[in-house]
Amino acid sequence: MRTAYCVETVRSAERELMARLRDGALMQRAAAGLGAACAELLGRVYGSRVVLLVGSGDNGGDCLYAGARLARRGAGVTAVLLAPDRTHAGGLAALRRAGGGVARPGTAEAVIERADLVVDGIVGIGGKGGLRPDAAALAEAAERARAAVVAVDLPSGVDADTGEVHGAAVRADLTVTFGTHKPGLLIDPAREYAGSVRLVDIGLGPELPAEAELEALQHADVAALLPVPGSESDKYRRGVVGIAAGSARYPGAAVLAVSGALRGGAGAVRYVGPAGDAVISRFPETLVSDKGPRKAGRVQAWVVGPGAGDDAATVAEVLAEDVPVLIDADGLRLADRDTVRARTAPTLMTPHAGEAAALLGVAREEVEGARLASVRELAGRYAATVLLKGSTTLVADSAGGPVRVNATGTSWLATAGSGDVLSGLAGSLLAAGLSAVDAGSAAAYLHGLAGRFAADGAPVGAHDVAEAIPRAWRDVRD
Ligand SMILES: NC(=O)C1=CN([C@@H]2O[C@H](COP(=O)(O)OP(=O)(O)OC[C@H]3O[C@@H](n4cnc5c(N)ncnc54)[C@H](O)[C@@H]3O)[C@@H](O)[C@H]2O)[C@@H](O)CC1
Ligand SMILES: Nc1ncnc2c1ncn2[C@@H]1O[C@H](COP(=O)(O)OP(=O)(O)O)[C@@H](O)[C@H]1O
Ligand SMILES: [K+]
Repeated sequence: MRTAYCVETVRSAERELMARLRDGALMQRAAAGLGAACAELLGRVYGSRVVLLVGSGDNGGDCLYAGARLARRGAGVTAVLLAPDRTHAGGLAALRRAGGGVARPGTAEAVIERADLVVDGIVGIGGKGGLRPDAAALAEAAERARAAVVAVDLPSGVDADTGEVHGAAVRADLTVTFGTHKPGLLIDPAREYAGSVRLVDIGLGPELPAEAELEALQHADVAALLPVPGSESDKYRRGVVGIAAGSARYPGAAVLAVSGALRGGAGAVRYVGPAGDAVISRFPETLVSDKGPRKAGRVQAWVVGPGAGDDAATVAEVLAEDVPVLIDADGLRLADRDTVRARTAPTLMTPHAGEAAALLGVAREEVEGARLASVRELAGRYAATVLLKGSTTLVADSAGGPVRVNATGTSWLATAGSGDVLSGLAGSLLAAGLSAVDAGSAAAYLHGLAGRFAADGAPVGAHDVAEAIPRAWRDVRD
């Protein structure tokens, strides 16, 4: 499991650790990791031109000490100081001792333009709001330059706790972060600014609380969650997932939801709705019922909404069932909030940003810019688990606990119907007995991986994604 902690938590862990260490020890650990990462990226350090963008806090200090290390190995290192009179004194002295220098006023742009490597130490976890104009100008100059850009702890200008970006921010090829990931490094839009992320151990681990603010599942975590039949299993014990989806107008949504559900680990898939013929002709193993959800027979979890059109009655009927329910697509619009809030069995809602925006009564861009706040707000309003889809998918539970983030996907997944496949897959995992948070995050993980396998650099249809789910499943369990 990859975990991320908010600034306040990091600060208090750092205080605990620093109390036991000699002054400056943590910064030296950070600078050593940063210097090594920069050297690796440069390949040949000797003779390279390195420019340090140095703000007035400890982030600038890390940057200066790492610059000193590179200078000792023969790099030409120049520091651009944002606030010369408030620069980290020890770091600057170390840089000078190692042979590095400071850019003359007015030469920053020209120096950056000639650099092989730019190291961004403008601001780290002490950043407040969008970058100030002088800092923003440096971020923009770094983006224009041909140099590789390494961000110290965080790309300057991104919000460490939320992943929001207000105005200009540094675009890094690599971010070297210290002690723990910060939520902003894992959530878009900030994640995109971070490039690849390397975590440097500075000994903070034991000081961090057991429960993180954000979690990203990895292969082993997903493998431990996935249901695997044993010798005592039969189709009912494995779980039956009910799909109430599709309409005369959108029969395909039903087929795609079923295609995901068949690959999700439930023992049987039951379908109710007007697209039974389309479903059965594509997937003859589906148990098709022409009665409503209540009379369809045994079901351990329902998926309702994909392609449902305006069929509010079916949504209401499903929500009245005392089993886990996943609500997607049209179902999100048709579900009554108080009914959802009153449910005692788990509810998992799976909006994309546009659907979430409609439920929250805000613009889509607002949700895309503030994913973490949006998913938490929706979960609270509906007293449910909410999975917010997108380039980074977030899963939040109204009961609190770590928010899960998933980034296994690929932008090729932005194709009609791929969300229907996800809803079937997640519903199947719910039927197999996973909690709403686990079902949602494991499904997003598999779905993203399946999308990667299916696409492999070329456009795909949603059915290709469904067909690649078994490969993703095997990859995870290998
Ligand atoms: N305390 C320690 O021993 C350690 C600190 N670490 C480093 O220290 C950093 C935190 O240092 P600080 O607490 O000094 O804070 P930062 O250096 O992150 O930022 C504070 C400085 O940035 C300026 N600033 C804030 N918002 C700004 C904005 N929007 N535009 C422009 N400038 C802005 C402030 O005026 C202040 O001078 C971490 O990110 C990490 O890089 C690491 O070395 C680990 C150990
Ligand atoms: N840029 C992207 N990068 C990664 N995954 C994406 C991206 N855009 C969309 N996705 C994923 O693709 C799926 C699309 O779902 P959705 O928007 O509901 O599509 P539809 O309604 O057509 O089924 C979601 O799982 C979402 O997370
Ligand atoms: K930085």
